Amino acid sequence: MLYPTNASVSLGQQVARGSRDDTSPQEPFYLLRNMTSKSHWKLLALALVLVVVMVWYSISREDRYIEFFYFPVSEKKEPCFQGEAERQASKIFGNHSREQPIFLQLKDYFWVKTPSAYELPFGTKGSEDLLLRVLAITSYSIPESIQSLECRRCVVVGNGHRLKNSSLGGVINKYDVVIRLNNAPVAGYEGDVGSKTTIRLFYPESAHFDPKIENNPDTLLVLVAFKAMDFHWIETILSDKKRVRKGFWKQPPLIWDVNPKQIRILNPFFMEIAADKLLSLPIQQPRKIKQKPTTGLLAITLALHLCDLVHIAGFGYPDAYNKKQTIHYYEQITLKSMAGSGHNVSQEAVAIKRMLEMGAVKNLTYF
Ligand SMILES: CC(=O)N[C@H]1[C@H]([C@H](O)[C@H](O)CO)O[C@](OP(=O)(O)OC[C@H]2O[C@@H](n3ccc(N)nc3=O)[C@H](O)[C@@H]2O)(C(=O)O)C[C@@H]1O
Ligand SMILES: CC(=O)N[C@@H]1[C@@H](O)[C@H](O[C@@H]2O[C@H](CO)[C@H](O)[C@H](O)[C@H]2O)[C@@H](CO)O[C@H]1O
Repeated sequence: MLYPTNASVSLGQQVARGSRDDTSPQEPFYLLRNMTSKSHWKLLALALVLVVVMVWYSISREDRYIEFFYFPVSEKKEPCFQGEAERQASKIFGNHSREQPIFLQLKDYFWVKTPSAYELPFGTKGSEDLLLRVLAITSYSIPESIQSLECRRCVVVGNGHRLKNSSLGGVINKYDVVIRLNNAPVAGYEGDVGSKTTIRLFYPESAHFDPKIENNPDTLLVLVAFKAMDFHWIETILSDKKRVRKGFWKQPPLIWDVNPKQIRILNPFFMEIAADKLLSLPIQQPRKIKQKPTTGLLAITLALHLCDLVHIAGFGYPDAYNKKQTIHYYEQITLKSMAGSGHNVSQEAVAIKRMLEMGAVKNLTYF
C-alpha cells in the first residue's frame, strides 16, 4: 500500500493537511501539494528573515546610530571648524566655563587670592598654601605648538580594552593633540594606541614610575589633584624635599624623573563641571561618600574646552555582570578592581552617549 487510508491517518497528519479533507492520499497531486505547503512555510520564514535584516540595516545606516556604534576612520583629516567644540561645550556646561583657565596660575593665588567655593577635587578651598608653593615652581602656559594651531584636532585615548588589536595607532598619531590618562603605556602598544602624547592627566597614585618611557620629551604632565597631599607629593618630587609615604591609597613614585617645565596643575573647575553637568553628582558630599568622575570623563570635559574638534577612543566598560572581561588594553584586571573607586560607570556611559548623540564628540572605537 502506497498511501495510508483515511481512517488510519493520524490527527497530526490531518492537521498538516488542513481541515478540508479534499486531499485524498489517492489523489495524484497529493505529494506535490504537500511539498508546496512545506515550501510555503520556508518561503515565509525566509521573507521574515529578509525583513528583519532590512530593518536592522536601515536602522544601522541612520547617521545617529552609525555615530553610536562606530565612526568610519578616514585617511583624510576630518574637517575642523574653529570654535565648534566650544559651541557644543556651552550647550552642556553653560557659557561661563569658557572664561576659566585650563591650568592654575600663580598670579591667581599670589596677588589676588582667588576664593574657591569647594575643597579638592572640585575646588582649591583650604589647599591654597600648598598650591602656592607648587605654582611657584611649575608653569601654566599652553605650549606655542598648540596655541598657534588654526584649528585644534584632539583625541582623548581612554584606557579601555577595546583598543587592543584596534590598529588605531597611526590614526591617533595624526591628531594635533593626543590626550592620555594615568599610567597607560604606549611602549609596545604603538600599533593600537599610537606613540604621540601631547597631554597626560595623572595623580600621584596613577603616575607611571618611568615617565620618560611612556611620554614624549614635550608631553604636558597635568596633575589632577584629589587631595592636599597630591600637591605636597609634586612639591617634594620637584624640589627634592623629604618624601612622605603616608596619605596615599597606593604608593606613588618616590623618584620621578621629569622636567618641572612639563608639569601643569589642572583647574579643578573642570572636575566640578564634569561632576555637576555630566553626572549630576552633589559637589558638597559627606566625608564618607566620595563620588567623582573618572579621569577619562574629566579629560573629555577638558578637551571640549581646549580643542575645536574632539574624538575619543578606548572608552567603555563591560556590563556589570561580566566579571571576567578585562578592562584595560595593557593589563589583566576586571571591573572588580574598581570597587570602592567612587565611580558610577553606567551613569558615565549615559553621559558619553549623550555627547555622542549630540555630536559634541565622535568615537573611533565602538561604544
Ligand atoms: C584600582 C583603581 O583605583 N583604578 C582606577 C584607575 C587607577 O587609579 C589608574 O589606572 C592607576 O593605576 O584609574 C581610573 O581609570 P583607568 O586608569 O583605569 O582608565 C582611564 C580612563 O579610561 C576610561 N576607561 C577605562 C577602561 C575602560 N574599560 N573603559 C573606559 O572608559 C575611563 O574614563 C577611565 O577614567 C581613573 O583614574 O579614572 C579609574 C579606576 O577606578
Ligand atoms: C579616601 C581614599 O583615599 N579613597 C581611595 C579612592 O580615592 C581610590 O579611588 C581612586 O581615586 C583616584 C584619585 O586618587 C581616582 O579618582 C581613581 O579614579 C579612583 O579609582 C580607591 C581606589 O581603589 O581607593 C580608595 O581608598
